Amino acid sequence: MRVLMVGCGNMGFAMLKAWIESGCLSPDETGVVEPSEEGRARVAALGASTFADPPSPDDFGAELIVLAVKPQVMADIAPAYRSATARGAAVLSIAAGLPIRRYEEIYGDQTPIIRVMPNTPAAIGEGMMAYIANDAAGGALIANVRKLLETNGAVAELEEESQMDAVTAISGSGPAYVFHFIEALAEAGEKLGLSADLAALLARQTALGAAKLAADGETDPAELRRQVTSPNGTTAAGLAMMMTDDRLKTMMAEVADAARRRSIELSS
Ligand SMILES: NC(=O)C1=CN([C@@H]2O[C@H](COP(=O)(O)OP(=O)(O)OC[C@H]3O[C@@H](n4cnc5c(N)ncnc54)[C@H](OP(=O)(O)O)[C@@H]3O)[C@@H](O)[C@H]2O)C=CC1
Ligand SMILES: O=C(O)[C@@H]1CCC=N1
Repeated sequence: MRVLMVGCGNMGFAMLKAWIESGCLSPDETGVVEPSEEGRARVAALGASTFADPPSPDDFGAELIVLAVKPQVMADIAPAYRSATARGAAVLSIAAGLPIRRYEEIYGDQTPIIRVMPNTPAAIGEGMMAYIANDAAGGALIANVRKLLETNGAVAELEEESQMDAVTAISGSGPAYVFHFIEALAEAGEKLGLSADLAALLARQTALGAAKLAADGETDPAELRRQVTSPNGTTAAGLAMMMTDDRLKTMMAEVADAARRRSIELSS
């Protein structure tokens, strides 16, 4: 499948890197439109073709256009790819907020459109990729797109597009919450007198180990937590600060709701 990615910043590059490095996508069939010279250079290092401006379908015959620019500039940028969709190219968008009908307004509702919410661990095959497609997207296209997404991590098809704002708030933005937790745990270690390097190592490795224990889903995270918590021990003392009045749960609900509300705002 010939793929043209439009915008290859933090998220687009994370996805593209796994597509090419896994061998799922050949660099020969990959093009990237990216205004930044630095951005083009790192894509060229993967062996893909790069363009500063949209190539004509004769210059690069895309079968899939991947829209990976910011939602705020999508309306200005996406129409330049109408000639590609008129020749049969499908569209995959990773932009937060923007519903499929926005793309149908630009390309027509006969154009196959797939909306994906990725996250940055996609670069190392540990991402969470949630998608939904319009009626024009056929089974063969979806199967090919799923193959690409599976190189990025776990893949889930949503039942309804209305789930996408909540998905964005949880898994799209979620890595940032976890990174901030790691920052906070490391800073807490420094406040207890540890060196910055040691505190950062303890925080990173603890998050990694805990995530791996929780990852297979076989043991409930609440049970994993109980396994660490000796009666009247150190963990119980620490957790009391987090759990009294459901302090952390209340905060996470507020965090996720703020992100979901912003996703809804971006749609308009
Ligand atoms: N970052 C994340 O974790 C996630 C992001 N997303 C979505 O991914 C999309 C991209 O976000 P992100 O990667 O963070 O943003 P970035 O700003 O890192 O990437 C966007 C890229 O698009 C480039 N660009 C700007 N104008 C054009 C143009 N006319 N043609 C082609 N490329 C252009 C930008 O170049 P320049 O910098 O030179 O302007 C930049 O490299 C957004 O829609 C976001 O909602 C979804 C899930 C997670
Ligand atoms: O912050 C954002 O808007 C994007 C979407 C999800 C993660 N990053």
